[in-house]
Amino acid sequence: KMNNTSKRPFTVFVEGNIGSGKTTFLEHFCQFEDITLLTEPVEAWRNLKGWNLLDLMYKDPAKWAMTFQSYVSLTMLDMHCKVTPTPIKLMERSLYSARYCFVEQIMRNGTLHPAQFAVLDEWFRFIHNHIPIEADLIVYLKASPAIVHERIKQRARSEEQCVPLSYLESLHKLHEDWLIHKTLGECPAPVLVLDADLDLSEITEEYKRSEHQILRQAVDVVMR
Ligand SMILES: Cc1cc2cn([C@H]3C[C@H](O)[C@@H](CO)O3)c(=O)nc2[nH]1
Repeated sequence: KMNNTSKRPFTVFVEGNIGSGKTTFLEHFCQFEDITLLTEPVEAWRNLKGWNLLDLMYKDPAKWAMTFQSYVSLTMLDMHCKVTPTPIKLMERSLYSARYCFVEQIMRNGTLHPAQFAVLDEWFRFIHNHIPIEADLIVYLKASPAIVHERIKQRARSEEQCVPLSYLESLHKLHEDWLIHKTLGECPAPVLVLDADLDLSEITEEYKRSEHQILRQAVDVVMR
């Protein structure tokens, strides 16, 4: 057990396309007492005072994408601000992927009006400049669009069944530009890339690799 004398925990963003296996990856770390897991609050997005914003967004993106992304960003900020009792904090996605992957995507494909994009961008800039949302490591679950498209069908989350391969391809490219090519926005921490095309049986080795990286780096940071 590591005692966390420094204020901020060793913070890891787990990033990747829809269906890349983030939730499964995070579940692997349930076993560690030194790690707090913050998974994406999809259930909150599916039921805000009775409104399923996720479904509204997928059914009528032009009308609901702004509202949905605005609420997603609030729930992400809540996760960034959560004080955790453990020396390590793993978050599923972040305000960075909100801005550079999802909001960027719907601005580029014309779903968001430029004025709506400008408002979401101003919120991101203000938060980024005034509220600590740092990370020490990004674990990028890199997956092929065709593979995640298949998984989304198998997972059968009802709201996502209409997501076309083209949407997943452009989302993949934005993740690559942000995390690998570093040509899009700010990449806030070193990136550990995992091969998320591997299926469940094979991916345990990849988890083990990330586990050592996370725990070793966390020990360095926490013990500093
Ligand atoms: C930060 C962020 C997460 C996120 C998820 N989503 C969608 C993709 C999936 O269908 C579902 C759960 O991740 O929500 C989105 O449209 N915009 C998002 N922005």
